[in-house]
Amino acid sequence: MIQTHQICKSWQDRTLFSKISFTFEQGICYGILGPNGSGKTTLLRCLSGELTPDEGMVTLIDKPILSFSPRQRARKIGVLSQESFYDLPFTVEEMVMMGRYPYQRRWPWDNEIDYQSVRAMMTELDVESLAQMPFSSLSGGEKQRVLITRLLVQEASILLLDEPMNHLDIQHQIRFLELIQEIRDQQNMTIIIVLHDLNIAAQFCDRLLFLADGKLLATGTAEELYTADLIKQVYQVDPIIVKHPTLKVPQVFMQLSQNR
Ligand SMILES: Nc1ncnc2c1ncn2[C@@H]1O[C@H](COP(=O)(O)OP(=O)(O)OP(=O)(O)O)[C@@H](O)[C@H]1O
Repeated sequence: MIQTHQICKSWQDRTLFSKISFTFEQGICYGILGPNGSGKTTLLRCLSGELTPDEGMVTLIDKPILSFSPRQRARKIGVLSQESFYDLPFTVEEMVMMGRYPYQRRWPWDNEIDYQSVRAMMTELDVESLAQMPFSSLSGGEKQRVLITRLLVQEASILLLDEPMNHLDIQHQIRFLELIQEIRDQQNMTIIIVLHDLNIAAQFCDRLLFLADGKLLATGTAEELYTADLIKQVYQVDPIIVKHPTLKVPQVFMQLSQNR
């Protein structure tokens, strides 16, 4: 369980969000939604302990997040950030092996359990054929799949995912979402995922949080939140909201202005 207690964060003179109190329960998948610049990534970075709120506190299992060492945090919280596209001189396999760092204490660093975990997850994410290639030579989508593989071998019980499907084609988007869902169900993981796609969020997440206007504007299920009024308030657009033909969750469509 990870909790925010009245957290506030500003950047330069602008308040990104203030007084956010929320409990992220174990085993639930949360989607964080909101317009560009509303503070979604900043909230995620506060949850991981990478940023400290200006006011308030984040706790993990009722203890301040910063009371955990980086290695302890990494065993509990896995992060896939948007800024992971650095070009370090490592092979794909070496990049994935870095995900095992929280479990490696003495030389030789990598043991058979680490290799088994790395190989199994590379097969699952369809990156085993890239194993010996330099990470820097991959396409954007391939890099993203390698970084997702690295995240999953970390075996954290809370995943913080910042727009994880950027760069993925639709086949790999669906494989990724199904894999995360399967692992979540097996391991009772908490998933907190920043998304721009309201339709994927409605299908994938149990609960949604809308960040807008410097606050946590609304929380609930897609059924509760996807109203024309709220979508217009958050994004200043007039949506068309329908039910998904088979899943029956609300889906949001946009239409371009006809007056062009
Ligand atoms: N460390 C930082 N350096 C530069 N700008 C920052 C920093 N932290 C926050 N900001 C600013 O805070 C605002 C919110 O950024 P953040 O990335 O949290 O928003 P977001 O909701 O994730 O946006 P997007 O949907 O565009 O990814 C932006 O205007 C950003 O420029």
